[in-house]
Amino acid sequence: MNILDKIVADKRIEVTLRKQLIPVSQLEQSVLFERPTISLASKLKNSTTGIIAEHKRRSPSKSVINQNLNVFDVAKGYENAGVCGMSVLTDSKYFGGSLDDLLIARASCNLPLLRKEFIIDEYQILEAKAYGADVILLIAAILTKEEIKQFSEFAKSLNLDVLLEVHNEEELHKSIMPSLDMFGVNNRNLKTFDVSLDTSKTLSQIMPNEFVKVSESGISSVDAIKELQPFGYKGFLIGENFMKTDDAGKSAAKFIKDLKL
Ligand SMILES: O=P(O)(O)OC[C@@H](O)[C@@H](O)c1c[nH]c2ccccc12
Repeated sequence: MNILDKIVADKRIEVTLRKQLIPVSQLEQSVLFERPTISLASKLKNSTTGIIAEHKRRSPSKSVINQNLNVFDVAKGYENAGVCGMSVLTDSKYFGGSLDDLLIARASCNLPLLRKEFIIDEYQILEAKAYGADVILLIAAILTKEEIKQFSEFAKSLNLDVLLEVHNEEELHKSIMPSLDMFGVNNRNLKTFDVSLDTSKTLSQIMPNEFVKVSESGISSVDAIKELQPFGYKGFLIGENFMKTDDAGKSAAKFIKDLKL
């Protein structure tokens, strides 16, 4: 079994248990459920930098990245740096994140927040909303076409933006539908962890222009962004490059300053 299959198998068990602990009616009573959401897609469209900065403590590919930062400082730091949005990993077993991280990020900044999660059930979309997210991620590699349609339409009905992530042509073809806002290309193969920016370049050619294009993972230099911009990318999702430093916000600020030069 590859790592992605393992993550999804664990996630199914986790979601079954969570549903028993906190019923949907309780999620819907969260004060955050009434909060007007902020569109990441529109922010990216109007930005010249397009940085989406991630909070990520560890990952299956790198094990520990940084356990010493706190979400409050990271969120404030990213906001002060001028990023367009923040991504918060909420998977605990493989990434060391939690829904509490999302809640703390929500309380710390006014950025559009992406719930970075392996979504396999509508219940997780309700959780995203109840804990203050503005955007959800859907990963084509773990969903059928019907699920992508069902989950994206459900997210839209809650006023959440949808970022659909693909890694190859087949995933891209099955995913094109009007209920998505952004198309993300993951430069990292989630099954093997190989990283190549060429994935973004190749897939950009067959990606319909009505969606905001986001390049994800393995971006560690301003040059990489300059290389990707001509392929139509407006958003750049960066985690490790900021999180591996002592001050994620400060490194994001320096990065954005260099990008604007
Ligand atoms: O730390 P990086 O290489 O900058 O990558 C960030 C982000 O793209 C990555 O965390 C990611 C992209 N898609 C995912 C899906 C699940 C978990 C994690 C991810």
